[in-house]
Amino acid sequence: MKLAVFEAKDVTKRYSSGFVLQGLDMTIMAGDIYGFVGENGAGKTTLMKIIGGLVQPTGGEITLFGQRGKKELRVARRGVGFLIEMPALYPHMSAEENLKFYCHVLGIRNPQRIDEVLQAVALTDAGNKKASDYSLGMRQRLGLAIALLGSPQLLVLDEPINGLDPAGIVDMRQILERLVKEQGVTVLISSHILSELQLLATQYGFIHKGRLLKEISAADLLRSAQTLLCISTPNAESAAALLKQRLQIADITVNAPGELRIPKASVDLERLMAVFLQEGIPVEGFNMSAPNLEHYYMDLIGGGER
Ligand SMILES: Nc1ncnc2c1ncn2[C@@H]1O[C@H](COP(=O)(O)OP(=O)(O)OP(=O)(O)O)[C@@H](O)[C@H]1O
Repeated sequence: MKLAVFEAKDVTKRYSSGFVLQGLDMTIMAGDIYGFVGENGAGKTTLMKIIGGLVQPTGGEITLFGQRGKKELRVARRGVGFLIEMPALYPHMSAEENLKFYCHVLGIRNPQRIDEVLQAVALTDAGNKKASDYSLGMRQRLGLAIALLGSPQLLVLDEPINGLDPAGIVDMRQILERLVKEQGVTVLISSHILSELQLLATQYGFIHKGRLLKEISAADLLRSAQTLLCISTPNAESAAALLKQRLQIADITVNAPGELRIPKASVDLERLMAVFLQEGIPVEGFNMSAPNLEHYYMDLIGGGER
């Protein structure tokens, strides 16, 4: 049976400027890669900082590895590795020296650990290189190595692929997949790159304006998301209004300027084409989009209304 690694119950965070988290409930099960999805300012980093004890919630309760008291949480946090924002690195020192420094800070006495984490993030060959000579992708991997030093059971990663080039993104994905598979690590990861998150996550939590709207497994998301017809037409707004009226379907949306989206299941394709021809609506492009995370998310938060 899977165990909950982290639980949030009715968690609230309020600053003088207002609520950042409002009655948030969330559960991360062992072995999952939990994709944390939400708009800028939704509250993702705040929740991650609450897990790390860097921010105190105004209300509610969190449980980490089954522990919930203040003292117990402090001990439980030793089982969590964090990569929140850019890791603080000494640029003139090598990766190994940076790791040595963090071993000292964290009280890790096993010198083997440095080689192990460098290997885990595929930096063994660059261990002697100065951090200032690292690419952004390498710096993020070194940040991940630091987060791994304490052999965590849970990794909390705040936008670890932000700003990375395509190769850097693939490297990070493969490293995380290996950590989960070979070391049984559970991962909480936020990212705005939904197409990439979809390749990685086994579970999702959608946060919007400080509230957790939904948690769903990757498999259930794919089952419940719809196949969409995406049609490019110059005057999408008026075409949508016309099609709604003619076909009696409410569920036609303008996804982007010049693009209509229609759930495939809601329309007879032949009839749809006939209406396009009869009304003289120009079609500049047509494709069928498989169910995906981005569409699911946009539907969940109500299309463009953010
Ligand atoms: N110390 C603080 N004092 C006041 N407001 C804060 C503080 N820290 C964060 N906030 C506000 O809380 C809200 C949520 O911020 P948070 O960083 O958690 O969002 P996020 O979902 O991680 O966004 P992003 O995707 O942009 O990183 C924002 O409106 C932010 O301005």
